[in-house]
Amino acid sequence: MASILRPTTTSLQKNLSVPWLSCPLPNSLTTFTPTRRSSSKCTALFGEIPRDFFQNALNVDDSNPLLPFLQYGLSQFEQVTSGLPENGRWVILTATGLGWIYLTVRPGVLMGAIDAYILAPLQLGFDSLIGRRNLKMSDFVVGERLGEGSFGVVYYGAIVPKNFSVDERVGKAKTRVENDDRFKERVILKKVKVGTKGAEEFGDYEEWFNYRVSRAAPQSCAEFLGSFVAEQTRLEFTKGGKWLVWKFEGDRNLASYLNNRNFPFNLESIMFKRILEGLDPIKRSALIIKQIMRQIITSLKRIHDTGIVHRDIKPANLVVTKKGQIKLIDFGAATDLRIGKNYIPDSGLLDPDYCPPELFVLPEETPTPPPEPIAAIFSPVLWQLNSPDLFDMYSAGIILMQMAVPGLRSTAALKNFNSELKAVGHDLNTWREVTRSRPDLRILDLDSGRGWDLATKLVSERGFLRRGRLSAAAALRHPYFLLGGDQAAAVLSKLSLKK
Ligand SMILES: Nc1ncnc2c1ncn2[C@@H]1O[C@H](COP(=O)(O)OP(=O)(O)OP(=O)(O)O)[C@@H](O)[C@H]1O
Repeated sequence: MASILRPTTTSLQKNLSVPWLSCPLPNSLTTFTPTRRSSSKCTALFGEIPRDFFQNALNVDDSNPLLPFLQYGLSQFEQVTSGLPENGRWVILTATGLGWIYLTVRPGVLMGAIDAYILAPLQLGFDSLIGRRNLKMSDFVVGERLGEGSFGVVYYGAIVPKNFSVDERVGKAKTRVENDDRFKERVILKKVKVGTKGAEEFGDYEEWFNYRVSRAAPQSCAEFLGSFVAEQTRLEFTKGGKWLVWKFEGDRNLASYLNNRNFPFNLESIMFKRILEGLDPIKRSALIIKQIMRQIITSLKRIHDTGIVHRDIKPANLVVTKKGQIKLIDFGAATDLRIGKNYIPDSGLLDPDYCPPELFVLPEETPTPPPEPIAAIFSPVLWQLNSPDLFDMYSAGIILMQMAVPGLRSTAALKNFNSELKAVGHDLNTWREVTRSRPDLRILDLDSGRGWDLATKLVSERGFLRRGRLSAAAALRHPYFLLGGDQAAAVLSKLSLKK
């Protein structure tokens, strides 16, 4: 409320200097005082109520991309309703406000429409201009195989340098791109399996989601370079087979760091660019783990804000970049609940070690989604009733437990933990009392047990109305993250790098 009454220059005023939005500011916006407001009758709607009242009421902060639309809407509204009686204005204003809330509440129908009808075509046009949508198999060399999932095989690779001869490119054997200085631009290539049931569809979804997240949360995911279809069968290529390509983001994922005996210290200088001196090992570990969790949950918040649930959050799907950023990968199982994309009611593609007890993002009885625009209209209701984002938050909680409790880091220990958890109804406090594994919980118990409290609020059954687990936004407001020394250390590391 205080900010409504404050007679300061608001961000709205600053933004009104944008030419296409410019409209005269009522005097009351700059000379407004509580006394004037309480004594004057509201005869000219925007003459008496400062515009940041609407900005606050509708929860549109300065960084919100919808702010210009709100500003424009308000100025248009003033013009259109200038001849109407006061009551009529209020009715129209209330209806418009409710409509606005509906369109902007999660998962964001309005932003979804802007994304689908404006941003996606723009991205397509831009990518086509710079040649990203015309990738060919001859643009890449394929190196060592990195891993294999149910629907795809992942390889190291590189973009073929301009001066590279065709003979070399079509070489007799696989090139070791990892250690070859000629290849400056390294990539990750995923070959969608040919002839495996469901693989083609899976590849199409993964491609769609990568374009979608590259618009919605580019900082949080590996940079997607596009796809191509192999024109001939040669080496790893099979004619007609689809390949997806990403920028190479880093040598290792969180799982490989976690499996190392030196975890979390093996990430210390990557995350903070230095050793955190003057702290005992438990406090150092706690700061590193907190910084990792902060990044994971911030990325989850970004994708959840746009209606996407990843559904396969686990250490192997978190790549650690050289700069210490943690990026989400593998969107093949993701679902976009704004439009019902990749949502099949009774199907879950899950890793049992990280999957929440409810197994599905939405109740099984939720029907197959209708066509996309209709699904979008119903999505706010579906989201508010079911909080599907809490699915990923459970997985994040399991990752926190694994990082903070050394005894839970191995696959066998994690399986045992999961079966113990199941036996106690996924209640971490009960697990702590009954487990025979004698877990070392010192990291979580620091600072009056803030870490433990956060873990209990992530690793839990869903409660009343399918809530009861913290969302990403709520988790970031949890005391565990407030006044986080990890942030101070991260900022210091950036400052010292800039020197
Ligand atoms: N952009 C990238 N940069 C660096 N490494 C990557 C990148 N993308 C994937 N990787 C590495 O490749 C591994 C496999 O990738 P991904 O999970 O997408 O494949 P997958 O076939 O779906 O595997 P799975 O089904 O086992 O999850 C990751 O664990 C990661 O280590």
